[in-house]
Amino acid sequence: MVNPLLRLDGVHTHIGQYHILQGVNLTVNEGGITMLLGRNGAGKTTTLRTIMGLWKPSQGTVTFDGKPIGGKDTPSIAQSGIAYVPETMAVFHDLTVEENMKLAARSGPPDAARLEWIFGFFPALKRFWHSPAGVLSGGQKQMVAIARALVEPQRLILIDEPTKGLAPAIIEGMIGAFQELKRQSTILLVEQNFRFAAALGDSVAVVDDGRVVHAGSMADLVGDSGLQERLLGLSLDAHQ
Ligand SMILES: Nc1ncnc2c1ncn2[C@@H]1O[C@H](COP(=O)(O)OP(=O)(O)OP(=O)(O)O)[C@@H](O)[C@H]1O
Repeated sequence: MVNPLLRLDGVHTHIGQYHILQGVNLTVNEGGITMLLGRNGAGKTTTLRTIMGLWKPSQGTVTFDGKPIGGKDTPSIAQSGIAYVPETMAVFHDLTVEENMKLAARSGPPDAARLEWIFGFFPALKRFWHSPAGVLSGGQKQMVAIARALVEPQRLILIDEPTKGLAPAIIEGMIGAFQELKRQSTILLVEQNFRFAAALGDSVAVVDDGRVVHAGSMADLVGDSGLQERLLGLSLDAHQ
């Protein structure tokens, strides 16, 4: 049996008085993209933040690469090989793209070959290398945010809604970039855009009311419009 790279067992998270995650069970195997889908307010972002230690689980276990990480502080979790791209795009607007990338590289200057690899699927970064990140478009800023998480090799990358607010043509371009990216990284990606999720997902977990209510292959979900309707209140046809 394959050992999962990341595993959440019965994870509960409280935010103040609110009981948000109510026993999340989630498995992310090594390689490819696991999509985390669900309606608004289902608990997707809270799941990513709990994995990163930004919220502490009140119950349950989070295991990464065979070791418990639940309750550890965020810098140690990041150090263990998990990068996080929040929905709010962690980009410094006053710094150039180059400076943004340099700050993200913790163990020294960014590796030149790795930067060329990143430029291969985010060419805008090379074009705007010396420009302040604040002048870039929303899609380009999102590319900088993702590239910052990639500047050093990571075992797992958590990405929250990379397509949010982006024009359809930009989203199509992102699909190509992620197809390349997923060859080298394991990714857990929160998404609302079902077309994007369907094009890229290998596995899927659907969150509802603070629990994972469905887990399986993305292809199976894409092929079953009844299941989509029941779990997500949508069908792929309606979103094309
Ligand atoms: N800081 C907070 N204080 C109180 N409640 C919060 C806080 N953050 C999130 N919540 C609540 O937790 C629930 C889950 O939120 P979360 O952001 O995880 O959902 P989501 O599935 O990512 O939703 P969306 O797709 O709308 O981003 C929601 O009801 C939300 O209102």
